[in-house]
Amino acid sequence: ILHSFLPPELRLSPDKLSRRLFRYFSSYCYYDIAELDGVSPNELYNAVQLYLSNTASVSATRVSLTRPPNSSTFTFNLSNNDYLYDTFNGAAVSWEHHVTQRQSQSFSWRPVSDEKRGFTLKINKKDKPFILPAYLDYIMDSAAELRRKNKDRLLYTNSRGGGSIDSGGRGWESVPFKHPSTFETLAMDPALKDEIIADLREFSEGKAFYERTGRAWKRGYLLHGPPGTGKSSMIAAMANHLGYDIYDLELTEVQTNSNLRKLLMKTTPKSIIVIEDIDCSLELTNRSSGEKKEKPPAQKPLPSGAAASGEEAQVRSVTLSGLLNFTDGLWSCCGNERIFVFTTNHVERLDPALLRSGRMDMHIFMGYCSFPALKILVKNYLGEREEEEERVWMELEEVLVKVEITPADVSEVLIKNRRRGRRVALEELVKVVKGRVEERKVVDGGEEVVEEVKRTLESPNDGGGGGTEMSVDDERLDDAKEGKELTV
Ligand SMILES: Nc1ncnc2c1ncn2[C@@H]1O[C@H](COP(=O)(O)OP(=O)(O)OP(=O)(O)O)[C@@H](O)[C@H]1O
Repeated sequence: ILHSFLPPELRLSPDKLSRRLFRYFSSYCYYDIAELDGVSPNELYNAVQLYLSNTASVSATRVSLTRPPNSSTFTFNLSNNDYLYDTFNGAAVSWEHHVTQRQSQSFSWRPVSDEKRGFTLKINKKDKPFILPAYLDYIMDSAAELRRKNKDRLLYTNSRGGGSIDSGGRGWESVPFKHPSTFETLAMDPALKDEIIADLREFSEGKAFYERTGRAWKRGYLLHGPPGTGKSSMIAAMANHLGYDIYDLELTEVQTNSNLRKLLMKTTPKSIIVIEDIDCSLELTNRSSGEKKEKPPAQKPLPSGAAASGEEAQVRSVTLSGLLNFTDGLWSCCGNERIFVFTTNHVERLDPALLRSGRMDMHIFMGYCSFPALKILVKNYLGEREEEEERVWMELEEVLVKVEITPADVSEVLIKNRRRGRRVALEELVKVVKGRVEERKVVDGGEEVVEEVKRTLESPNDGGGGGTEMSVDDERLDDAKEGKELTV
């Protein structure tokens, strides 16, 4: 009635007034928890959603059920504008999930959904002092625990392989992550493995420590070693052990330092941010070694609209300092409990700035297959050791020290032969390892010949030293080392 009498500019006032009066006399208080806090995801919203969809004490008459692709569990969510009821410390509370259409689409680097989502928590005013903020802390902790227990972790990627990520690789696309690698199946030195597990445990339980010492709650691991020694398997084992999600950052898809920062801002806590083969992604060669710098890999062109625009025009590619800021700068602390993992096959090529402690807290060398590692692989693929295998194990232990063979190579031999029976598979393994020893002898022999030829060529010739035209170029010497033909 008021609306029909009042001019438009005064219409809102009675509305506001009536709402204020309602709130004043109501025996409840209301807390709105929006999905987005400005443009960043609101951690509390995600925690509430997870908590409500997995908590048995919650009751409702109508919920929507979903099962994500490749997942083995159902989750239920509140249907739009419906209620869920919960109790905490004897107090009853209700949750409403509301979804409204966004009014205007202001410009944002984030692909903003058309819908605006949020939860409203309704609490009796008299209960408020007893349950807040303890109830919200409880929800955050429960959600964290659920994430940890939940086997369906997510792998986020900014690579545009799927094609649906926003231009410039500035967003993350998620897929369910189900990698079977665990610390139990990981073949490596048991002492180092225990050290890593202890370090991870200390980190994940270290909230109080990081708060007390004023340090950002993050940790960096550098995994280095030859290809096929288990660096990727180690990352999967870490994620499975801690129950964290993985963000697989493809640096060549990121065009500017500011895009890199935006990607960081969109990661969630309790996650591992991985940059694989860091030496191949950026120009990160060792500045102090005087090595010739490699050309950085071509980065993807900027989206046409961004070509001349201010910020992006100034900074056109991800630089070492951009990466250091990513892991170490103030922005990297906007969110807790994150682990950075870099991998490389060539640690000597990395800039010392990237390696210094505080940035990469632990350098883990994933080496060739040792005897203890081999025992784990055999157990993984062929089962427990049997008694009458003493001879073959002794033989393996003896030859393994003479050769460099990766766990990936050992795995391949075992996989190939496991159907032929355990005994045959082990004998095949001995054969392959012995074969490598022989190959090595040939290579070592070749190297000796090469050295001899070099010495002969370098020695002064009939007193003058300059009369001979003969030369062996380095490329051919390399060929010779690899056992190829040597031509002088
Ligand atoms: N240490 C290991 N323990 C168990 N399995 C391993 C190990 N190393 C390698 N493997 C096996 O070899 C395969 C390849 O290993 P992985 O991709 O983890 O090696 P990587 O060091 O990351 O290699 P790259 O440097 O080429 O990426 C794995 O799928 C796994 O089956």
